[in-house]
Amino acid sequence: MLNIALFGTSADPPTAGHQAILVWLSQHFDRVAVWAADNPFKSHQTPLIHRMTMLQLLIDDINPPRHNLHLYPELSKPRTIHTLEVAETQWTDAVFTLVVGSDLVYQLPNWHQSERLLERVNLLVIPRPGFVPNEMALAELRRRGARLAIADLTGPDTSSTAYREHGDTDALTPPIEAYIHREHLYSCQNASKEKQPIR
Ligand SMILES: Nc1ncnc2c1ncn2[C@@H]1O[C@H](COP(=O)(O)OP(=O)(O)OP(=O)(O)O)[C@@H](O)[C@H]1O
Ligand SMILES: O=C(O)c1ccc[n+]([C@@H]2O[C@H](COP(=O)([O-])O)[C@@H](O)[C@H]2O)c1
Repeated sequence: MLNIALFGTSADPPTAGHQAILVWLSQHFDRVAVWAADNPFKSHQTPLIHRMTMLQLLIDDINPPRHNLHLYPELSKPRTIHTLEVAETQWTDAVFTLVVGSDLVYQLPNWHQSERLLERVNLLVIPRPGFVPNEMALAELRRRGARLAIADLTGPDTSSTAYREHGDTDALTPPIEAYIHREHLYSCQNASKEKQPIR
């Protein structure tokens, strides 16, 4: 049986935090399947094609390359239960682990068919600075059938919002920053340019 980590992200834009998680997952699973998706709870996202391209750039930038880590555009579904259905037809002899950051622990019970989803995957929670997984929220997930583990990795203190809303380029890796500039994505890139001293 293959142990496959399933990691979906809005990737709006993908950050150094996503990259650190991907590296860690590649060291702990036989295969890591990654995709960018439209999140049904979020609006005004950058076109998916750009988010998918940036996610591929983020993966390509990992050194040394991880041969068990790939982007699977066919897994891109707004609802993760539908992603799982595709994964189950693609890999018939696999155990799936859904990977989420600790900020999503509270939201997961509201996902589409969450109990059906939690029945069919293991759940791995990555602690995120500022989002200590609360025992009550974890207990609620277990009550709904989750087989849950907490990763011994804490994601870096970065987020896509920190870039989108505050132009925090520390959240980005250089290839993603270059892509954003080239494609004229995100209004904050103009704000961060305006902060440059005039020569
Ligand atoms: N720094 C991080 N540490 C731990 N988990 C993270 C981190 N960044 C993202 N994640 C997790 O990765 C998945 C995809 O995250 P997402 O693409 O929404 O990034 P985000 O930074 O939370 O974006 P946004 O700020 O737009 O909400 C989610 O499960 C999220 O919890
Ligand atoms: O299945 C759902 O109902 C559902 C609700 C919200 C988010 N998701 C998925 O969760 C993943 C992470 O989303 P995000 O925006 O936190 O990166 C992404 O693959 C989304 O499609 C899934």
